[in-house]
Amino acid sequence: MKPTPTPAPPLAPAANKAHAPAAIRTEGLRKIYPRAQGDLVAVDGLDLTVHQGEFFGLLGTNGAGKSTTIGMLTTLVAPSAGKAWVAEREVSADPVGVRSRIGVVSQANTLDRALTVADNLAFRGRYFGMPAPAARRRALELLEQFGLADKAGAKAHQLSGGQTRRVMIGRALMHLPEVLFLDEPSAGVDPQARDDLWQIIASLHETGQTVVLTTHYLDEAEALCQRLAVIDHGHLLACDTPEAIKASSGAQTVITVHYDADATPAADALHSIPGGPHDVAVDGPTVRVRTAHPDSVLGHLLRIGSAAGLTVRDATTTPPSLQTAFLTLTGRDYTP
Ligand SMILES: Nc1ncnc2c1ncn2[C@@H]1O[C@H](COP(=O)(O)OP(=O)(O)OP(=O)(O)O)[C@@H](O)[C@H]1O
Repeated sequence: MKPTPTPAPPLAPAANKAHAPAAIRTEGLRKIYPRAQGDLVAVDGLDLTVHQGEFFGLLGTNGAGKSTTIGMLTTLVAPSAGKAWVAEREVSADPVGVRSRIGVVSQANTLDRALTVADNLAFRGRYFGMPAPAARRRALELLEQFGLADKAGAKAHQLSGGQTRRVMIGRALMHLPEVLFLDEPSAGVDPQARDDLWQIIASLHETGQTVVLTTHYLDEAEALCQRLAVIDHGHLLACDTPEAIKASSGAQTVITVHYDADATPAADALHSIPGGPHDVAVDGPTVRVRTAHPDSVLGHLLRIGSAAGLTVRDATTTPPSLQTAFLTLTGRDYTP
């Protein structure tokens, strides 16, 4: 007997899209991989809501648990505990229903190398019940949309890495999925191909497509995603807009001043200012300060340096970034 889908629980309010229904919801989602040297908790009690039409990112370093999370949401990995609803179907109770409503682009090239590009797409349409002419029409439309019309008759193995990703995205969209999952879409592609992919993915979102993307690239997360879940060792560290994550994690501006001689007198003088910054590092003629008050600190550094007989050679201000937010959240540098 076919299992009855469990209805999705009520939607929790969120910072944006507060009134849109949930495209994805997880409750205590957990994955443990048994290992001889001790079980590995790859995802540890994830509670997430992604709204319809949202562009949502899972950001984390290699091994953080992003692919495992996507695997559970796309029915490829069985959760050890917790529940997930995707397109209003409970993943464990109705995996077939979920699969028919999602598109998935994995990290690996899963195109059929022996088929033409157009057939790769059209066969996917046929699999989902589209009549042959409609499947071919949609395949050609998608290839046109993604700038690949001239590749329709090429064999899949003749494509570059960036073209392969674009065709895989097109194939995942053949059946008009409610949610599109992209696992590290730009990993391993050259910068120009990455720009093209970003444009395509952003344009999909503009048409209202719900997109969930995993990435270990901070700039990709910031450029594309409306909201981010920052994951580390299977734990959810933060879930908000990139701007809010930077602000709430207390990520600070870094000011770097290069003098013409040893910067120690300037750093000492800065320390002696009441209420002045504490996070001051000196490296020869360079002083680096992390602060929430960059304008006043920079002014101090210029005045103090001049009073100490130092000439400023160069000064830079690095605003709060996801990089500095990750450092604040985890206490260690972000090394993808
Ligand atoms: N099938 C598996 N069996 C055992 N351990 C696994 C399996 N799949 C993943 N892991 C481990 O689970 C942890 C999370 O892996 P996962 O692939 O989800 O991370 P990720 O954030 O997607 O990283 P990447 O970007 O490198 O894919 C890692 O320590 C990984 O080695």
